Amino acid sequence: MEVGFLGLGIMGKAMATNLIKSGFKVTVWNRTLSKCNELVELGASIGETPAAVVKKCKLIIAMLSDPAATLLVVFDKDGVLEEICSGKGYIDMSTVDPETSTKISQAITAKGGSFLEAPVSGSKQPAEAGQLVILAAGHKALYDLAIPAFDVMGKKSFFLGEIGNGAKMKLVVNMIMGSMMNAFSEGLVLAERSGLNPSNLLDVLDLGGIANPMFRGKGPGMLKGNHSPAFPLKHQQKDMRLALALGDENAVSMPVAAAANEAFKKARSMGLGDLDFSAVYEIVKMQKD
Ligand SMILES: NC(=O)C1=CN([C@@H]2O[C@H](COP(=O)(O)OP(=O)(O)OC[C@H]3O[C@@H](n4cnc5c(N)ncnc54)[C@H](OP(=O)(O)O)[C@@H]3O)[C@@H](O)[C@H]2O)C=CC1
Ligand SMILES: O=CC(=O)O
Repeated sequence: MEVGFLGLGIMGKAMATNLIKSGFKVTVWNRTLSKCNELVELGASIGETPAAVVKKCKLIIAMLSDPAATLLVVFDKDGVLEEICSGKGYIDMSTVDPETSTKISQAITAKGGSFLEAPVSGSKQPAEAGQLVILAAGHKALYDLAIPAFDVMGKKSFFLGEIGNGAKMKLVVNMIMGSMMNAFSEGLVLAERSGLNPSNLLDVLDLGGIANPMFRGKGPGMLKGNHSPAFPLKHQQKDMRLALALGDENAVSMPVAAAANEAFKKARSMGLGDLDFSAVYEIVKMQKD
């Protein structure tokens, strides 16, 4: 089956590459079209617009930055909606809020197409290794059809029921992750300022009950000031904002997440949005005596 892929950022490039390497025929599109060239060298074709990709393919996957981008790619001129029709399935794997996903789902299904939201947990390295966790919801028949592609991109897929549930699950997970990153950053700074060696803290954490791949993977780089982007901080702040809105809607008080969001906002305002979300550590470190 010919698969269309819209969005070749950090995640999309890795996911589309794995599809091509596993034998899928893939047609790609990216807003900055030059980013398609690397994929073409691996065997992909280029679609000049999202509509052109949808016209050519029965299954189309999107991996875009945020709600604004996902809505533009569907509803704008030369967008997905112009060519979507019965017999075609659209899968949005971007992290967005349930409202955005619902809006897209309604528009796609009104034109006879089928829709699945399928955000992922796992960053650049899991995307490259085909080890993502896929959080799908929506049209079950489309989910079943997409399983061979999901099996290439991920290590486990969940079908979570109605549209919105995939988005909500992803936002809850990333709300926890963003809060953890802030607590971790504060711990590293507290260790150093109180006279401890923060590298020793990493070793101690890794042997105890709160050991986890994020602390293990990011800690040593953070101490060296290396925040080359795997998960851009601007996207983590977007996820905190969307998770807090979900908290508002459900009357769930989340003071820890709200404080973490403020730190990410401050980091963005200081120009750190394109660095990895671990760069929030630099904001905590900037505090003086
Ligand atoms: N990186 C990570 O670790 C993870 C990211 N995610 C989520 O996956 C999604 C993609 O993340 P990631 O690949 O890191 O992000 P990147 O910032 O690397 O890529 C974003 C993509 O969206 C495109 N885009 C942005 N704005 C627009 C627009 N207005 N119109 C059309 N296309 C647009 C970009 O195009 P262009 O190249 O032209 O800028 C690019 O293809 C996000 O929702 C993120 O939250 C989920 C799990 C992990
Ligand atoms: O959304 C980011 C991730 O690491 O998952």
